[in-house]
Amino acid sequence: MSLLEVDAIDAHYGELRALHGLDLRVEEGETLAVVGANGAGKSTLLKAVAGVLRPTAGQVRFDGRDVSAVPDHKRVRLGISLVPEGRRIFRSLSVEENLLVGGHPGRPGPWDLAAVYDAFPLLADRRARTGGYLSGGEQQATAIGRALMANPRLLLLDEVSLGLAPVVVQDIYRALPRITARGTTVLVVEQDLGQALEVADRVQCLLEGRTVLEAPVSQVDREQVAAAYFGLEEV
Ligand SMILES: Nc1ncnc2c1ncn2[C@@H]1O[C@H](COP(=O)(O)OP(=O)(O)OP(=O)(O)O)[C@@H](O)[C@H]1O
Repeated sequence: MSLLEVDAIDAHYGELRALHGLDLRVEEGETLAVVGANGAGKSTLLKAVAGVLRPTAGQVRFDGRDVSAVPDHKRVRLGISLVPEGRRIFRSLSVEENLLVGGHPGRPGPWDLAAVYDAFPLLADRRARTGGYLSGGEQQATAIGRALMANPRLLLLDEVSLGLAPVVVQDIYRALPRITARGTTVLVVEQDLGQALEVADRVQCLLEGRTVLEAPVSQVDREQVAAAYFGLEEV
């Protein structure tokens, strides 16, 4: 049994069908990267897993349990935490206050303030700084740290690189091995192919709401993934 099993989900926005019978598996301990161009359905998929959006068909199972009808705040308590696109932190709270909000109400597990500062040393120096005065990278690290404070078994990261300078993106992704080392499984959605292939064990590529490629990163090269990404050939 996989930690996360997504079976044949459809998602709609009104008449628009954003996901077409999509399947996905995430094994405990692995990092899966879901890649795809703008509008491929990546964020919709993450929202369906987090419970922010209700699929119109199919099933989401977490740790063997059908969570399709479980609302998002209850999924957090089961161990699914989403870092949404756009780094939505509390701008009037300090870094540390933001983190503490994430830890309430707490699930038991390896994540606490010290563990987050260990994963993101840049936050330790900024712990008293107000959210609104942080750089984009610091805000992103705070958003991820806040999600970790809930002690997720599965951390969902949506486009953490969006709008950040490459060097800052590298800083953020450098924390990923420290996150998985504590036993947290990661599902990352990423438009930046290079970054995704660098951090993930497995990659799943979406095109117009369907999977066009799924493979261990060690068994594909960048050109194959890029071809699938742009829909250039049948893979
Ligand atoms: N709130 C919404 N209302 C209507 N259509 C939406 C909404 N959100 C997404 N869509 C549409 O659903 C499809 C999938 O969008 P989604 O955001 O999941 O793609 P994505 O792969 O995450 O792309 P991006 O990288 O641009 O976020 C697109 O056609 C998009 O325009």
